[in-house]
Amino acid sequence: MSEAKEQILNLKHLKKSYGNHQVLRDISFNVNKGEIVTIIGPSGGGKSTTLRCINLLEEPTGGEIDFHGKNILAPNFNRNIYRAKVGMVFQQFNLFENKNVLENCMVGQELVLKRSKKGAHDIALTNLKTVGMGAYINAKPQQLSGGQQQRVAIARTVSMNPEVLLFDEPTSALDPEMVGDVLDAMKKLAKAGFTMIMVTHEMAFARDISDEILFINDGVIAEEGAPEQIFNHPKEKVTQKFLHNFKRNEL
Ligand SMILES: Nc1ncnc2c1ncn2[C@@H]1O[C@H](COP(=O)(O)OP(=O)(O)OP(=O)(O)O)[C@@H](O)[C@H]1O
Repeated sequence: MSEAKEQILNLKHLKKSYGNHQVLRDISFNVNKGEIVTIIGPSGGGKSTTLRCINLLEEPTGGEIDFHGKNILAPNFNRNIYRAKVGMVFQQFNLFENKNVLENCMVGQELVLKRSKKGAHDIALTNLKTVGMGAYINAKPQQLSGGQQQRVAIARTVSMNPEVLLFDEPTSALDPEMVGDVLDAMKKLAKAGFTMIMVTHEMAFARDISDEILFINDGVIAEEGAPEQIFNHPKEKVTQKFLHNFKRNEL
């Protein structure tokens, strides 16, 4: 008998417009605990906007986002509690330049979660070790490579104890030789059971770790399915064309 899956997020007919420009036309999908959902698709299709609506950096203009069955867009929903449960890693690392690696991973825990210095320190150290940055705790961001800074940013986000991790093209700003270490860190988190939604152009990686692939084009999910199906047997013409361009050099 298969175990019942715990649903964490459920997007229902999500819409987002900027003025007359409807960027998200109808996005519906759900994410269960421990699942890795990857969003792929052509530039401008609405991938980042979908993530930014999920963590409320953007206000959706229609539809519903349920978190554990409750609509986060409802007027009486406590958004601050929700925001603390959704961690996001951006393309840019945005570390505090005047703080060292360890402090970067502690400050949010102390200020927002009210953890003690000792508690925040221990959690930060554990997560920095997970992403392979345990030997750099006293370094300042400017002493680190982009890939190292991004791994610190990941450890910082994880240290906030989120229920869902969002990654918006976390390797796009990196030199190619830095990408592997960041992907390895993400893979470790996936293996540790984190629930993750990521936007990436790293197709081989997406195929390797995802449970579900969403192909977003022109504000809708044009195709979705298991990696094997999407990458090896895409049904839609738009998906086929998009993946064909990657296949030549990546897959
Ligand atoms: N703040 C904004 N104001 C107006 N238009 C916006 C804003 N943010 C995004 N857009 C537009 O929304 C569309 C979708 O953008 P989005 O960044 O979600 O695409 P994407 O699929 O993530 O693309 P890419 O792979 O290039 O990052 C684009 O046409 C973009 O110009």
